[in-house]
Amino acid sequence: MLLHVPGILDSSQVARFRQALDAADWGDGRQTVGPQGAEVKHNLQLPEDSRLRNELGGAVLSALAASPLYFSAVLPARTLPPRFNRYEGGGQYGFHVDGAVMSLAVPEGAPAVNLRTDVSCTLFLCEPDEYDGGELVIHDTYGEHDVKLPAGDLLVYPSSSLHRVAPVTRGTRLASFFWVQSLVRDDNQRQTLFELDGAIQALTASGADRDAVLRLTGVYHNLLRRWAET
Ligand SMILES: O=C(O)CCC(=O)C(=O)O
Ligand SMILES: [Fe+2]
Repeated sequence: MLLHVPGILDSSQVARFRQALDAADWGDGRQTVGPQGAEVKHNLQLPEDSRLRNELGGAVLSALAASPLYFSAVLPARTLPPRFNRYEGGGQYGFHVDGAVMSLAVPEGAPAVNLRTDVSCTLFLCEPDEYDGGELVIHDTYGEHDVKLPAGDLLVYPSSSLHRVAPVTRGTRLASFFWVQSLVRDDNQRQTLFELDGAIQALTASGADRDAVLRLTGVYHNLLRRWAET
């Protein structure tokens, strides 16, 4: 499922992010991919251990925690600390599939913690008219989707999808991106729960029969109980 979640950051938060990112030291994006990805990845990223990355990444996680729509769609179990990228001067990231398993940073000597990537997220930090190109192009079973969202908006897409970022031929494209292990691994099951939750919310808001809504809520939780891995 591809989902547009508007307004994860408001305009003042976007302005704060942009000011900090404009003044930041950037590194080569190839530092965080394997040899296959390195062949097609041409962009800049905040270094993994950068203080700014941790600070802004924390602000992204807090903003996500305040979004019921994000929670309902993603059902997050574990989230990799957000990263930040920058494309300009023809920079692009060719077609790739995100790695299936990633490691969370742990203190030295502590056991490794791995995360299965079920859901990929891009949080757009520039307005679409500030740059040419830079569409996030995603292949799924319904074909190809070109996505370019307003600053502060998030795109949620399956980590299993083939995707790329088109060359940025004018201006600069800034984004935050991160991966999530969901409580529900299967994209179709997650989407079913999302649609059911949306319908329950709509029925509740319309003052529908309480007993029927209660029974549907039971169905939601019983499906989640069957499908969730904790
Ligand atoms: O910048 C983006 O929108 C996505 C980046 C991406 O696909 C990746 O880093 O794996
Ligand atoms: Fe990717």
